[in-house]
Amino acid sequence: MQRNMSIIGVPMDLGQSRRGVDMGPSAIRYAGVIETLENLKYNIADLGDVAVSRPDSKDNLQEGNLRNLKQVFECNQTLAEMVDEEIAEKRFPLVLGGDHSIAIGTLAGTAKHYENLGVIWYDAHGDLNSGETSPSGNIHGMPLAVSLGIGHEKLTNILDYAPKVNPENIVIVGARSLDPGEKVLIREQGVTVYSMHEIDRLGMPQVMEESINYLKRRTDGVHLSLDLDGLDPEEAPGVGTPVMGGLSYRESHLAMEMLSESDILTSAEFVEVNPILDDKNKTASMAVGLIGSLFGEKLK
Ligand SMILES: NC(=[NH2+])NCCC[C@H](N)C(=O)O
Ligand SMILES: [Mn+2]
Ligand SMILES: [Mn+2]
Repeated sequence: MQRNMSIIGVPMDLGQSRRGVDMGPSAIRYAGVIETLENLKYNIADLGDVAVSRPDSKDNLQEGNLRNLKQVFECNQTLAEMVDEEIAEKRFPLVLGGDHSIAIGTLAGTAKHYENLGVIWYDAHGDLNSGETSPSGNIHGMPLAVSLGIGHEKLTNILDYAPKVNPENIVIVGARSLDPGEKVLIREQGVTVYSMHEIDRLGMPQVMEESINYLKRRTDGVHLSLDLDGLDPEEAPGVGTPVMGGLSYRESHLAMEMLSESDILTSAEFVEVNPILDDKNKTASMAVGLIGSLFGEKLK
């Protein structure tokens, strides 16, 4: 793995309706992310936070059932340009959210650099909605669809190309809350999903082994997009859209360790930490623990 790493904070909370996830990057920094990575001998450049503009009004559903479209677009445009530049300079981008709408910008900046980018989407949700299928109008429920070229053109066309990702290069891990439109898309497009059902049946070791081997065969780079709500809310309470019956702390560490050993990752993001809903920064600390395992921390 690339030893030079750039950290980009994205204090975005406009892709959903609960405030507080904009404080995620600070909470993850306070929990010691830089120190953890420096101890693992990475050269870290903390690029600070991307600017996020304020919403126009409180309930801001804009054209096509999209909340805060303009602000979410602008922030993702900037993020995409930054990620693009870091990868061009051979630095590993580690993006800290913020709500999951920021994956739109991360993927736009990343996918440019690969013929066949793979994506591991570690999440309770599929985030495969569009304005038409979304029950909420929240753009954080849409980024994976946007990366497939499905959704508002302003979002799908960031950095002037679409789609960003081939659906067959996507593996979702931890899903347990999928909307009807998302299930249709998964079937039609051939997205691989390890829902909690498969994880319970096969166990995390097999799920990760299969995912890693599958992506290794067909991709030339892999992005990890980890939504903390993939974990069980008993263990990671500081998230805006908790869903019970999630992945444990231990399963998640194992997944990160297996990814680390496989050495397939070329970029990563950790999203949806909401300090207001958290319990003494527990969820942010969990994110830092997972980041440690992902980048090579060993128990012995
Ligand atoms: N990144 C997330 N936490 N997404 C939650 C999405 C929830 C729901 N599927 C929606 O579209 O509104
Ligand atoms: Mn989620
Ligand atoms: Mn998500």
